[in-house]
Amino acid sequence: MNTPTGPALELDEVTVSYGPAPALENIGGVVGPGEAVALIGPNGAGKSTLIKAILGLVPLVSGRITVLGRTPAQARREVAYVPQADTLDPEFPISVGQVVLMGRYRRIGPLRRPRAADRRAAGDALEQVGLADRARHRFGTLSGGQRQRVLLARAIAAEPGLLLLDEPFNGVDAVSEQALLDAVAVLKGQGTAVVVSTHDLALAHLACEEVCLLNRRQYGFGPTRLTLTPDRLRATYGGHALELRGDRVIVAHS
Ligand SMILES: Nc1ncnc2c1ncn2[C@@H]1O[C@H](COP(=O)(O)OP(=O)(O)OP(=O)(O)O)[C@@H](O)[C@H]1O
Repeated sequence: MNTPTGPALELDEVTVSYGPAPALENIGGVVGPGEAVALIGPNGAGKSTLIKAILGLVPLVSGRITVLGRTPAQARREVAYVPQADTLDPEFPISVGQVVLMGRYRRIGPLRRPRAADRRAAGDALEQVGLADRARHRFGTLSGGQRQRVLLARAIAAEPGLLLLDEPFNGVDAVSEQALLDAVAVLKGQGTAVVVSTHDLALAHLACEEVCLLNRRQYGFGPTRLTLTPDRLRATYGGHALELRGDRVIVAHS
């Protein structure tokens, strides 16, 4: 990975529309190398839309997104994306090792064969998520949480400057959750910036320096402790119920 000198991600008054009404309006914030930001908001808030916009998959109506100093399209090779595990077909006949090796394809280039260094990077990534012994297993035979870890290993193997995670802890057990958190911490230590969309506010407290509160528009973007307040969360979730543990909001029901 080329260590970026400037911000990993800059959102400048980002507005996205699928129809007459915007799905996201005037979203702004900065994420530095090695930092993580949690995108928090109810169903339909626009979290996945923002991730797609950062990937350059949906056009902006106005505003600008800068990824590692470039446009999303220019930076695409440096960005890894881990989709929600349940969006993948578990019947797909491919081994765990092959899934992880796919993370190297953008570096290998079209029609070239993986080299020893690529296989080593894939093996190391699988080890980082605690599944080195599963390399030859069929991807579809793993549990949902393990599949999510394999997809994270694929992203790690890509050595990204920016990692995008869409609801990584949905349906994931405590062991897989810890393995995911550990792997994300290692990536951050290597300078990778992380954007994670989540309903899990404990995750935001544990793993993210910053949060972005979204519900079509932005209800806060800043340091987690200062931004993830009950008042702001209530505003973001339209006054819906919040569960508090100590001074921390653990669940916001949408
Ligand atoms: N391809 C699309 N075409 C039209 N509308 C869309 C499209 N994708 C999303 N939307 C709409 O944009 C809004 C934001 O959706 P998005 O999936 O980004 O929300 P989200 O915060 O990720 O929700 P969830 O937590 O349920 O995954 C919703 O109203 C949704 O219906």
